[in-house]
Parts: sequence; structure tokens; C-alpha cells
Amino acid sequence: MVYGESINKSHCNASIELWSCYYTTIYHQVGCCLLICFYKPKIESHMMMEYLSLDVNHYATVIMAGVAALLAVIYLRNKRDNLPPGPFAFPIVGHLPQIILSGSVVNFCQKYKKIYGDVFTMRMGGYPRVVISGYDAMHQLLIASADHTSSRAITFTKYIKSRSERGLFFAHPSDWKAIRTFSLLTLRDRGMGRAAFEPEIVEEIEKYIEHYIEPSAGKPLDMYSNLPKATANVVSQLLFAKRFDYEDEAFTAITDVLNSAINGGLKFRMLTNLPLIGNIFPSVRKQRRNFLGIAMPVIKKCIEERKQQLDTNNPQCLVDQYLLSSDEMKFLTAENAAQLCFQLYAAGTETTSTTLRWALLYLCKNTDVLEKVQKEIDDNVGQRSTTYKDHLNMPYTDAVLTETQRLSNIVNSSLPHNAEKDIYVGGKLIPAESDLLMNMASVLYDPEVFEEPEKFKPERYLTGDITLKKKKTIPFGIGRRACLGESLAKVELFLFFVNFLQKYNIHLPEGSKVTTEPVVSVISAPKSYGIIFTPR
Ligand code: HEM
Repeated sequence: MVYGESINKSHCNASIELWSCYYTTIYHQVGCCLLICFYKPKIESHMMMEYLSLDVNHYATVIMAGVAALLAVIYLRNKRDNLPPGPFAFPIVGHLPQIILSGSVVNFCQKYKKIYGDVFTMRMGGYPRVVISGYDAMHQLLIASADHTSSRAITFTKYIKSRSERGLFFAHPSDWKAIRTFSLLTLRDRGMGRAAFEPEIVEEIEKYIEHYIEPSAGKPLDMYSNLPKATANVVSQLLFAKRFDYEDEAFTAITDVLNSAINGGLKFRMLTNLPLIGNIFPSVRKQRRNFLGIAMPVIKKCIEERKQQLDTNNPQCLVDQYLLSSDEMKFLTAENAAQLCFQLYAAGTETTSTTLRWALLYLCKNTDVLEKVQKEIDDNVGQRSTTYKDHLNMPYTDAVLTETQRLSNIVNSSLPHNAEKDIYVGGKLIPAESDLLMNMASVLYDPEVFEEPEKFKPERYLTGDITLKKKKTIPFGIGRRACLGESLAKVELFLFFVNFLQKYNIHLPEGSKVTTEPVVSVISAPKSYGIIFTPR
């Protein structure tokens, strides 16, 4: 089979029912065997022994039978799914043990890609996901087969039953295009990625410097929980035409909730992948409650405020535009609009601030690069205010930011997609309804394209086949559902970065042990670290 060949899937409910009965029986047998092994003294005379007709002294036989039955269950379950082969998966927890042993999902995917190739199955809890590696396979699925892969993973959407509560991330396939077009046009209209919006970003940077950097006065500043407030305010201007005071309680609560959820590692993955196990832990349950419970009232209050201030002749932000056009956009209910705002807010907050924290850390670790960036800033910007247009004359700074995005690989699995039809990729069948997880590291760290991919080397974007390297640098994803905020993120990254380094020298505190080993969660972030800013 070749890339892209697709066939229709036939469902066979009867055989699924048959399998279910079969599994239930095997699980029952295995359960009994294990019970006997561990509680033999207590149940020696129990009726179960008669039922199984087993001699309790033959432990070895019982254990072997149990293990064999367990393996049979796993084998048959995997076979039933018709999914591409992958490593051995444990019942209930799936590949969780191997993920923990590998150190992260990223390492796990990279490790098993070497054994199973560009397409293999991974199980997070009970849910299988087909892991896609390599640019060609991703291109095949997300661009050439975009008509059938542009909906979100079932594991994402199954918890949001109502179509009118899905916002953009989880939008029903038939609503997605209209919501995305509305969001993109409105945000662009308000200035996203355009020079007209730059003064507001620069004003936010100045406020951040005044509020956090200046008072740090040469002491280490940990930007982990305060930099997201600055990037959140940038998005807030586009959504609600307002910025929050950094000390505002509701604002602090919403950024803290996002921060801990997105950086919450295993806990957050449990929310979507291991709901049954996750529910056992109070802290996971609390995170689930907080995520929307704290955030949504703040978002709804902002929307309500816009209603009161609405000037029909002069819409100021995305919410104004929604309030004015909602008659034509029936699917965008009030609840859906609130979800959309929250998702844009969430998508634009941690991503940009985490990338900036990576960039500053890489520079502290590579002082020669820091010097070159500052020289380029001095030569091209000097003391005046920076604009995004300056990046055209600052190839080295641009290369540093591109290399930061490549190496940090922050959205390490992209956002999962779903295959709506059977698709063959590289000769392997991806059955309809499979959830797809993109192994972004396989492209961003491809040694065929990026020499010594694990190293921070901005010069790579200034020599050799630059076009190819840029094409394969895909931190924002590819295809129809690629990042909606890419243009905004690029402007923000450049303006924050240049403004910081134009005004300050940066270094890590004496004896700092922070490494560039990431904390891998929904995003890959640097470990919490302090940075010392000294005025230049
Ligand atoms: C460095 C910053 C950022 C990175 C690396 C990033 C990366 C990504 C990635 C990998 C995806 C998934 C693509 C896919 O599903 O195939 C995505 C989706 C998305 N991003 Fe970003 N993003 C960033 C900043 C932003 C910003 C600033 C915004 C907007 C305010 C934003 C809004 C979105 C939205 C709305 C989606 C979902 C699009 C859809 O489902 O159609 N992102 N982003």
C-alpha cells in the first residue's frame, strides 16, 4: 500500500459483542487465578477452587496460566482494534509504565519510533492513539488527507457532549471552519500579527519590566508564574479590549489555574487519558474542577462587561464582534463564545511565555550567543523602540528564536487529531476513528536535517539549506488546524525578547544548577529557575 490510499471501514457490532463476552470470561479466569495465588491460605476450601478444579499446590501452573491468559487478553484486544502494531501495553494503564521509565512521552515516542517506524500504536490508559512520526507521514495525514483528519481526537471531545460547548479546539467538524474563520478574521481585524497592535504589546512589556524586573533589582527573578500574566494580557486586549492589573485576584487565579494545569505533568494527562484512575486522586479531581470552575466565571464576567460597553459602530475586540454578529452565527451560543474566548486565552498564554523562558535560559547557558544578539540589537535598534519590522534586518536574532522553538519543542505532541476514514500511511492501516498523536520531536530533531539536533545552534539557520530547515521547523503544527495564533506569537516573541535584551544583561545566579532538561507535560517547559537582570 502507498501513502494516502484509503478505504471505508466496516463496523461489526456482533463480533465486538462476542469479543466482549470472551474478554469478560478471560478476565474472570485471570482474576480467580491471581486471587488463588495471593490468598491461598484463606480460600483453600472456597468454592472457587471447585469451580476452577485447580490444585492449589501447583502455584507455578496457576501463575503461568494467569500470565498466559493475561497476555492472550492483551493480544486479542490489540488485534481487535486493528491498529498498527506497537509495544506491549498493560491492561488499564496501557503504556504508562514504559512512559514513566522512558522519562517522558517524548522519549517514549522517539524510542519506539526506532523499533516500529513512523506509525505505531500507543495506549494512554484505555485509549489508543496512533503515533505519527516524520515530516512525510505528518504531511500525508494533515495536508494531503486533511479532509479526513481535521477533527480533534475522540479522547478530547467525548467529555464535551454538547456541540454548543466546544469552542474552537473541540469544535464539531461541521462548525469548526466557521468558528475558525470568525476567530481569525476578527483577531486580524483587531490587529493580531499586524503593526497596528504592536504598541499595545510594547506597552505590556514596559509594564512587566516596571512591575517585575525593576523591583527584582539584581536578585533572581523566577518568571514561571508572572510572565504568563503579560502574555495573557496581550490576548485579553484582543478578546476583551482590556488588560488586567497584575495583582487582580481573578486574573491571578485564572493564570495560576492555567499554569498548573498546562505544566501539571501526569496529573493533567490523567484528566484526558486516565479518567477512571485520575478520579481516584483528589488533587486530579480538584484540577478538573478548577480548570473550568475558576476560569469560566472570569471569562463570562469579561463578556458581560463588553455587553454593557458595546458601541455598535465601533467594535473594539473579538467579543464585540461576536455580540454584533451573533444572529448570523447561531451555532456560537453564549456558552460556546465563552469557551472560544477561554481557549484562545489559554492557547496564547503559556505557549508564548514558556518559549520566552526557554530563549532566556538558552542564552544564559550560551553567553557567546547572548553577546551576538545584543550586538545585533545595538546595531539595528539602538535605544529607540523596537518594531517587528526590525526582524528583517536581524537574521541572527531571528535564528535564535527559531532555534529556541525547534529545540524546546514545547507543544510536544501537537493537539491530537482524529482520522475519520481508514487511511494507509507508509503501508500501515490507520483505521477510521483512530486518534492521532504527532511526535513533533521526530521532525524537529531529525538528524538528517538538523546536525547535532540536541544542541542549541542558531547558526544552523544561517548556513546550508536554510529553506529545507525552515520548512521542517514546525512548532506551530501544519495543515488546516495549525496554530491560529502563529503570527501573534512570532511578533510577541520578537518584541519581548529584544526589549529585555536591549535593556538588560542576563545571567543565572552563582552556582545555579538548572539544566535544559525539560519538564514534559502538555507542553515541555524549562524547570523553574531564577534569572538575574542587570541594567545595561
Ligand atoms: C509559541 C507559541 C505557540 C506555539 C508553539 C503554538 C503551537 C500550536 C500547535 C502545535 C497547535 C496544534 C496544531 C494542530 O492541531 O495541528 C496549536 C493550535 C492552536 N493555537 Fe497555538 N501556539 C502558540 C501560540 C498561540 C497563540 C498566541 C494563540 C492565540 C491567541 C494560539 C492559538 C491556537 C489555537 C486557537 C489553536 C487551535 C486551532 C484549531 O483547533 O483549529 N496559539 N498551537
